Amino acid sequence: MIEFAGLAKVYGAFDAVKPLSLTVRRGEVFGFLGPNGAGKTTTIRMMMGILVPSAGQVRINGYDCHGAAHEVKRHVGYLPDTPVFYDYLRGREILQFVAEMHGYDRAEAARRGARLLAEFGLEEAGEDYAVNYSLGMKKRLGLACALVHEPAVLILDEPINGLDPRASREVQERLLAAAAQGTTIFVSTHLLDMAEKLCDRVGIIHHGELVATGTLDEIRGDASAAASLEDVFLKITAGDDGVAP
Ligand SMILES: Nc1ncnc2c1ncn2[C@@H]1O[C@H](COP(=O)(O)OP(=O)(O)OP(=O)(O)O)[C@@H](O)[C@H]1O
Repeated sequence: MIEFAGLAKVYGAFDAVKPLSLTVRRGEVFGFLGPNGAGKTTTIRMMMGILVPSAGQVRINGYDCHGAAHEVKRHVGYLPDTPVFYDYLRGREILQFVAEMHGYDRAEAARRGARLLAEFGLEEAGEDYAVNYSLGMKKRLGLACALVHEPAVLILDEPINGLDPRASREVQERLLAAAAQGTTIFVSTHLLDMAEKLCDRVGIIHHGELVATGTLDEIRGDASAAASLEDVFLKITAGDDGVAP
């Protein structure tokens, strides 16, 4: 379970994230939607203990993401918006390293790494340096790293942004499989198609403020009976980049 209680981030006089209160239930797939600059990455970085909140807090499975960041990482798998890997490690070695950081011994880390390389179609690339991977391969490797300790909660920042349709579908299918196993997923995106396919509930963040929350039907219903999620999104975030409903 993820509990936001007045979580906020200010940069000088600029409110990057306005006090955010929200509960994501265990086993739920929650889509955090918003246009560029809305505050999605800032929120996720506070969830991962990378950024210090200006006010409020967020707790995952009861642990404060700032005060107990180490404990939170045991429960959470995190895919950053742009996964960065050590240039001088091969795909297989990166998974081995991440698994050992989670406390598995060498043999178990190797087993988990090999299984995930196969699961993510990276078996043949396992001995290549990750710096040479395509964006799609990097995202898949990043997701494999996030899953290596079988976390109860996945936090994913734009997991399919920039992927081609095949890679995008593969990642979404893997996420659906994780959700079917009961993993709680908090996923940020501005790709509404993915939100419609994956999410039980969504929240729309705009200029740092959570302006709508609910199931897709509830969100559509708020706007008008025939509205698509895209219609609602464009209506709520109208005025950005000249976009209007
Ligand atoms: N260190 C910083 N100092 C000042 N402003 C910042 C800083 N980091 C982020 N911001 C601003 O905070 C706002 C929210 O940024 P954030 O990266 O969270 O947006 P986002 O929703 O993830 O957008 P995108 O989809 O483009 O990644 C943006 O206006 C950004 O310019």
